[in-house]
Amino acid sequence: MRQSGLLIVISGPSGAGKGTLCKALLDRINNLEYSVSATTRQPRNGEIDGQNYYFITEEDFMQRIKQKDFLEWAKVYDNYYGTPKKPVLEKLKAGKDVILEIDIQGAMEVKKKFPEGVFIFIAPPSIKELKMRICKRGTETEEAMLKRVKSAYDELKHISEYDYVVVNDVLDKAVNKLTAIIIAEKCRVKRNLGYYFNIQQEGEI
Ligand SMILES: Nc1nc2c(ncn2[C@@H]2O[C@H](COP(=O)(O)OP(=O)(O)O)[C@@H](O)[C@H]2O)c(=O)[nH]1
Ligand SMILES: Nc1ncnc2c1ncn2[C@@H]1O[C@H](COP(=O)(O)OP(=O)(O)O)[C@@H](O)[C@H]1O
Repeated sequence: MRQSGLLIVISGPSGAGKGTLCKALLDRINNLEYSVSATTRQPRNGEIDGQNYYFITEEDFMQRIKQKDFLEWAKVYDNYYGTPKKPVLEKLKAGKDVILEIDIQGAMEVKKKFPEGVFIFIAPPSIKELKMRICKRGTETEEAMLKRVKSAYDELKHISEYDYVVVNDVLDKAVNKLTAIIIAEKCRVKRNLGYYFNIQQEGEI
């Protein structure tokens, strides 16, 4: 009996290191797949369509909302972002673990539909460090950076709605913590009922 995969939701302020951490997890953990979101935001230098995001027009995005193509969607920092539903459901059904890197509004929508998912908040060591990381990444204008930092204060108020918080101070340590969370969650009895079923099938000696 195949168990459904684990749904992992990662949120946190811009610059906290979500993308960096997800990439490290995907390199390290087998059977883990990334859910590629659709967005109306412009691609950044080096971002690849279909890999980082599906970059689509606002018109396409609205059409896809109408068609109920998204598991969830939200407007974040003036752009629309959404999780394509079909690939996530198919992967979970096939027993793959799926990681969603989405904002808090989206995470709360997913929580209503998948309360059995694991919800992890990535926090920066400090707001000062957060600003430095966004500046260093060099992807935002001054105005966009200030918007993201301002929004970080509001986002941090929602930590209690998550199951875990990982402070991304030293990268390797944060990756270890995330790996430990995922391994522990996969060992939960409620996710391993298939094991019990198989033992029963073996019958009595
Ligand atoms: N609700 C929702 N949020 C998303 C989705 N994809 C990305 N986001 C969030 O949108 C925000 C902006 O993402 P992005 O433009 O890549 O900027 P970054 O956070 O500065 O790297 C982040 O909080 C992402 O987690 C999605 O499919 N749904
Ligand atoms: N633990 C860390 N220490 C120092 N810099 C980091 C760390 N984690 C991420 N970064 C850097 O901070 C910047 C923002 O990280 P990123 O993964 O893009 O954040 P997010 O996806 O949350 O917006 C990037 O330049 C990244 O290389």
